[in-house]
Amino acid sequence: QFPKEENSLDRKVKAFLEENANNWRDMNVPLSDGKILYDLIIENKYTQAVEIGTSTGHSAIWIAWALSKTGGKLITIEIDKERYVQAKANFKKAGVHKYIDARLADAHELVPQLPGKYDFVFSDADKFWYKNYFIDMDPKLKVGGCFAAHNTAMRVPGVGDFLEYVESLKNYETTFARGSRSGISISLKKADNTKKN
Ligand SMILES: C[S@@+](CC[C@H](N)C(=O)[O-])C[C@H]1O[C@@H](n2cnc3c(N)ncnc32)[C@H](O)[C@@H]1O
Repeated sequence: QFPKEENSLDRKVKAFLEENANNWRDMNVPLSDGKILYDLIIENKYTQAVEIGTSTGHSAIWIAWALSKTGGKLITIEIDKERYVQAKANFKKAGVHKYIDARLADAHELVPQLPGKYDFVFSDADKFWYKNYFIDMDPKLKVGGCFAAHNTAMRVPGVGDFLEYVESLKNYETTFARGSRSGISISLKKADNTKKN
């Protein structure tokens, strides 16, 4: 399940994740989904990542761990102060804090203001806003980058609209990660907006 350890950071992150494997209580992704995100970043050599919905930091730790290998950095956004504080403490304990810029903010406001460009987005906050997050991130997403969204297997308001929208776009190819019970959609940007052509 865990990536091969190559250095002292790997040992530190792995030890933290193993020790806390059963302690995630704040809507965090399961460990197997964390590994899916890790692999996605490593395989595509992504370096400029944004996460919407930090909670206490499980997925961010996996993402940052991968970015420690690709030479990248993550901006992660959380609206709840307690979870944000806990996440920051977890990033330190796991040893990945220097790869993470954690923001306490309402993503509805911050996402449109992000300066861009990015090549990896993980959307895991309020599902009813997924389509809006996508529309706001699209111009900031590089060709070759991807917008991944969590819980796409959930029948909750917003997820269906989001999927219908991304699947209708000709310049994106949307697939679903194999092995995720919650569902992770992966929308790969193949070209810039083709509407004008
Ligand atoms: C499913 S949890 C994220 C789990 C996290 N990705 C992990 O695996 O550890 C969703 C989080 O999004 C946050 N959230 C909801 N609406 C938000 C908003 N408008 N802006 C920022 N964060 C938001 C919630 O407070 C919650 O902590």
